[in-house]
Amino acid sequence: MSKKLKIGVFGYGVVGSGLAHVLKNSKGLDASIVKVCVKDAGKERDLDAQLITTNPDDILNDPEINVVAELIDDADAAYHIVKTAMQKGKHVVSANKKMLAYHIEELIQIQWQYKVSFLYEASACGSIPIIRNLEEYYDNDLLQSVSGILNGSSNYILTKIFNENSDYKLALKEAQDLGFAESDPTSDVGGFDTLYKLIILTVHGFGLFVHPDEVFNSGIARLSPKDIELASQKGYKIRLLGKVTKVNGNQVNLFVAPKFVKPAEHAYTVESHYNGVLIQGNFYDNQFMYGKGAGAHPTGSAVLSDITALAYDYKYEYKKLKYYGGLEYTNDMDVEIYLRYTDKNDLALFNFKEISESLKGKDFNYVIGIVNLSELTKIRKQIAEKDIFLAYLGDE
Ligand SMILES: NC(=O)C1=CN([C@@H]2O[C@H](COP(=O)(O)OP(=O)(O)OC[C@H]3O[C@@H](n4cnc5c(N)ncnc54)[C@H](OP(=O)(O)O)[C@@H]3O)[C@@H](O)[C@H]2O)C=CC1
Ligand SMILES: N[C@@H](CC=O)C(=O)O
Repeated sequence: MSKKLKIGVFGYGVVGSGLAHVLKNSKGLDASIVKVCVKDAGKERDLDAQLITTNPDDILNDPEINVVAELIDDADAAYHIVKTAMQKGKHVVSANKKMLAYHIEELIQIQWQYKVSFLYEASACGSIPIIRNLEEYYDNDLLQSVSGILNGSSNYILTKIFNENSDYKLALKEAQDLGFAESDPTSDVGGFDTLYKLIILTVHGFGLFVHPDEVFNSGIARLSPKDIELASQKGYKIRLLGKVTKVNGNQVNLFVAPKFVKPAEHAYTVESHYNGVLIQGNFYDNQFMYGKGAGAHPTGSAVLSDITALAYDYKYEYKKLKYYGGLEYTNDMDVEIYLRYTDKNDLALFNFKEISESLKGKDFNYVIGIVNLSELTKIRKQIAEKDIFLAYLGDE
């Protein structure tokens, strides 16, 4: 492509403005923002008013613009923008993990059809270059699992609760005010944001497209002081984990759940809005990537890194799609969980194969035992609606 990058940006919120700031401080790149499309033209912004539009066509139909940076908080609108931009021959960078989780397979096909680049490093783990590493370095079959803390907001909240005894709602409000949380923070605390990121990492790590609705996810919204007390008594912290693992040679398993984290585990050291990704493989064992997972500048710098990569015609090769071609998704896996419930009837929802510890008290009921992930997946919506907190007790 022409090395002069003329960028049309969709969205000037936390990430869009973060990109503008980091670009201003990046002297070596011949790139400039020539138009910014937002929803509300009346908002005050640190932008030349000439750049602002509310009409997507001002970017999509401008032949001078060769790069679209899609940084909006609406996954459906983003899907149409990204698709149209590529169909019009523009290279696209995006941070939209929800859009990617639901449409990545189709968008990859469109990218190939229209021979453009489509890069989205900022969509998974903020500033950590995890997608590029899965693409370039872990491009063989040694990789066994990718797991870790993929959501900055929930980690910020859990850190505040564990370290400072903060109130959950207050910590969530801070995560929102600091620009870490999604517009609908249910995505962060319900484990959906982690799930979307895990779906993307699964495409690049294992070459498999998994529909988000097929995967078990549970979050931290029902965390109670009793859960914190019990975890602390056992010497654990609680962190929200996403994990994808290759199992039985030709299958891949995914899930998202809070985890009781032991001091020796990598996730134990990850605090505030940082993310930490543990890459486990044959022969090299464990490798750990750590960095800021949310916020304007960490995310803006990941978007800038994608834009920089466009200057040398970088494209994801999706090597694992070609390499494996035959892995399949499974959620038939036994897992050890901690289950805290309020209504004693709710226990009947769960089919424990084994129970190693349980308590039925006046205001605290819990079970620790083994359940099958496929059964948890079937009842994940019921779990989310009830006063139930569930945590994974297996390895990270
Ligand atoms: N915040 C973070 O740390 C991270 C966010 N992301 C992802 O980046 C994306 C943006 O997030 P964030 O910046 O936090 O969100 P914000 O809510 O801060 O900003 C969203 C921006 O999108 C604009 N917008 C919304 N819908 C449209 C539309 N249809 N057309 C044009 N503009 C639109 C809004 O316009 P207006 O200003 O007029 O309201 C606003 O400028 C999301 O997909 C998010 O998941 C990814 C990694 C980290
Ligand atoms: N809401 C997300 C933002 C980055 O992806 C998070 O908290 O991690």
